[in-house]
Amino acid sequence: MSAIYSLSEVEKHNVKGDLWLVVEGKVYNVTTFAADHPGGERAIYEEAGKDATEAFNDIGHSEAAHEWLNDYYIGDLEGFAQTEEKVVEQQEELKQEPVTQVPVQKPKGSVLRVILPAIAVASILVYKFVIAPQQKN
Ligand code: HEM
Repeated sequence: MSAIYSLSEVEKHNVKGDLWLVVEGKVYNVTTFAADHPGGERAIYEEAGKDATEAFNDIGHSEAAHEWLNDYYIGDLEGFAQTEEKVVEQQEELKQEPVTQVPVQKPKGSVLRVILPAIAVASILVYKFVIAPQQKN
């Protein structure tokens, strides 16, 4: 299990030679990193001992920057929970799209299927009772 630090504990490490900060609920000891920060050491000093999540995210740090963070991870911030916003987001993703109703299609040619046999029957009747009797005469 990783170490848990309160924010007041993190706040004690706010000097150049002992520098912690928090990003998204994780505590980082970036003492050795500050001087190498591509964005300059001042940016790191300004966030020393603080929750730097907003500052870190506002810059739009690259994927690589997020990976660099892992090297300095020392533990988790006490009482940190996922924000409600994130939980709702995840729940939304789990919801399934409603199934769209496919309209029931009428079988094609249903009218012809009735009319054609009717014409055939009518033709037979006309022949049998009208034309055939006339031919006998
Ligand atoms: C402590 C963890 C931090 C790490 C590991 C980190 C890492 C990096 C890296 C790798 C870059 C180069 C550009 C990139 O890949 O995104 C960068 C640039 C930068 N960082 Fe950070 N950073 C950290 C914290 C901060 C904080 C707290 C600030 C506060 C404002 C900050 C401000 C900047 C700025 C202004 C740049 C320059 C952006 C640019 O050149 O466009 N960084 N950082």
